[in-house]
Amino acid sequence: MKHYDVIVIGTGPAGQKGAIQAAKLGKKVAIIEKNNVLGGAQINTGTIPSKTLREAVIQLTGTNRRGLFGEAYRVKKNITVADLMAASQNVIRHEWDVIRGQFERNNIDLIWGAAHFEGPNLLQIVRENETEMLTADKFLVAVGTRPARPDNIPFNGRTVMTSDELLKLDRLPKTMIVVGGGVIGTEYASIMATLGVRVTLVEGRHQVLGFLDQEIAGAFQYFLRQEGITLRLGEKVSAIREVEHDRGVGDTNGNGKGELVQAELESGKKLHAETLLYAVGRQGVCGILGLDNVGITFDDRERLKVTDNYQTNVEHVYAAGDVIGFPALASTSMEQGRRAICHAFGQDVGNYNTALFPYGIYAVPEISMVGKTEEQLTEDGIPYEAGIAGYKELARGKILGDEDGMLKMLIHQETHEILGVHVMGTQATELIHIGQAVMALNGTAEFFINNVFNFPTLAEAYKVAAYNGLNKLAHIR
Ligand SMILES: Cc1cc2nc3c(=O)[nH]c(=O)nc-3n(C[C@H](O)[C@H](O)[C@H](O)COP(=O)(O)OP(=O)(O)OC[C@H]3O[C@@H](n4cnc5c(N)ncnc54)[C@H](O)[C@@H]3O)c2cc1C
Ligand SMILES: NC(=O)c1ccc[n+]([C@@H]2O[C@H](COP(=O)([O-])OP(=O)(O)OC[C@H]3O[C@@H](n4cnc5c(N)ncnc54)[C@H](O)[C@@H]3O)[C@@H](O)[C@H]2O)c1
Repeated sequence: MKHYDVIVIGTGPAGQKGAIQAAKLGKKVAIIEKNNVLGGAQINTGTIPSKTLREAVIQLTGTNRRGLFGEAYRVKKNITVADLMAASQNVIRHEWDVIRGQFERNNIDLIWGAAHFEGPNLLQIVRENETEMLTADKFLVAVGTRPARPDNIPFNGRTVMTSDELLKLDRLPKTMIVVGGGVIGTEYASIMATLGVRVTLVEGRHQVLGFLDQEIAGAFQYFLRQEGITLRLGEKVSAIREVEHDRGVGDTNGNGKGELVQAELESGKKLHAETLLYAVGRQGVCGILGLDNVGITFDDRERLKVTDNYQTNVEHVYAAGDVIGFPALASTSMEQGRRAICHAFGQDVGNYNTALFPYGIYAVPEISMVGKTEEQLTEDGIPYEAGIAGYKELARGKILGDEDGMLKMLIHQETHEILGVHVMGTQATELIHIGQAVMALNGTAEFFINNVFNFPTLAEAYKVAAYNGLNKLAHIR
């Protein structure tokens, strides 16, 4: 039986970075994957395919060029699912090669099969026709999550689907109901609307993306409506069913009758569309891990509780990534996996400022934030001023044809420290890291005034916002 210093379960971002970190510390490492492809949700069903789909849609529709060339501008008419999937597959294949190369170069044993614990240090790996036993001193559980699929929803992967099946659509629907105005719901709703799909988004709360700064969320909702998306906010879906219709609405066969999905809301409204995307969160997969053989328990959504060092209640078993819940991002999962392994082998990992986690929402338009929102600062009693830069004031904004974007910088009224940055528009997820770096180094708004920025850039928005905020503080308008 093979013995390892550490066995990592799952090849998603948490597992990848954990395994590589362990190898860099000179440890004997194995990583186990139950799927038939590497990379977990990050590469196969989540981050990478959705971001590639978004990029393909923006490029092929030419939506990002309409500010410059006019509303009628199109790069390709009749965009097909094949066009979009070809782009996605290309990037996914490349990412598989990158991960496999990293494992090989670092002498990490990649073992295929579904792992479960048979004892505190004993794992069984189950493959189609065989099993294998492995032992290790330490374990990193990085098994991720899957989309929530309540029993009362008639999922069929064709008209009623989760984000996993949306990537396997064989044709573009004319209409779609999206249930859930979280990150998945809003990203896909805006991507589908950009493609010309008529979307109705249903969100139980009174605002999509409840964690955003209210001003940004309000502006974002305005853009969604401009794109033709119907927002049903403060509305919950109580039942979903497949129905036949004979009104010719949404009929794909061109003959009066057809199949539709009906979503009934608690308020009594009935919505109809060709397809429905159900995106109301994700569910853990710990039930099959044999954790009772180790003495580890999980919550009702099959997620594990860990310490600040990512240790479960059993000292030699660590957990990282989506399996430990919030914030459940590829970005944070990678860092958690690395930090867990460093702790397991006594390696110091330095300061970790969770208050500076960036959020990136790859909707159309793109949104990103770091630090506090106006609402949080008000609640905490911290005096601030908001410096705002509209992309329409930036030469680069005009050149790019994006005059709707904005950057908001929240500046402490007395110290001028940066308390939060909120960006909506082209390159928002890249731009945010300038603000994050200045915040991490305790910089003030004067940094942006006293340093020269390349011209013309979108980064110049920081300078404009700093002037705007500081001028307000000096009562110069
Ligand atoms: C549509 C969508 C879009 C997203 N977009 C973004 C984004 O833009 N930015 C961002 O930061 N995050 C994004 N995320 C979130 C991101 O994908 C996840 O946070 C991340 O993949 C979690 O990483 P992980 O390593 O915890 O788990 P996963 O990526 O889920 O990987 C877990 C792996 O473990 C394997 N596994 C499970 N059980 C076993 C077992 N018993 N034995 C062996 N192997 C097992 C699974 O097969 C899987 O390969 C998105 C998610 C979705 C669904
Ligand atoms: N860009 C990114 O970083 C990115 C992109 C996609 C997904 N993700 C991650 O994927 C995970 C899952 O995302 P998600 O959007 O599925 O979950 P979520 O929990 O973020 O959002 C679910 C939303 O559905 C709403 N809801 C729940 N029940 C409802 C009902 N019956 N009717 C109407 N609305 C209802 C909730 O109020 C909530 O706003 C998150 O952890 C997210 O961080 C990240």
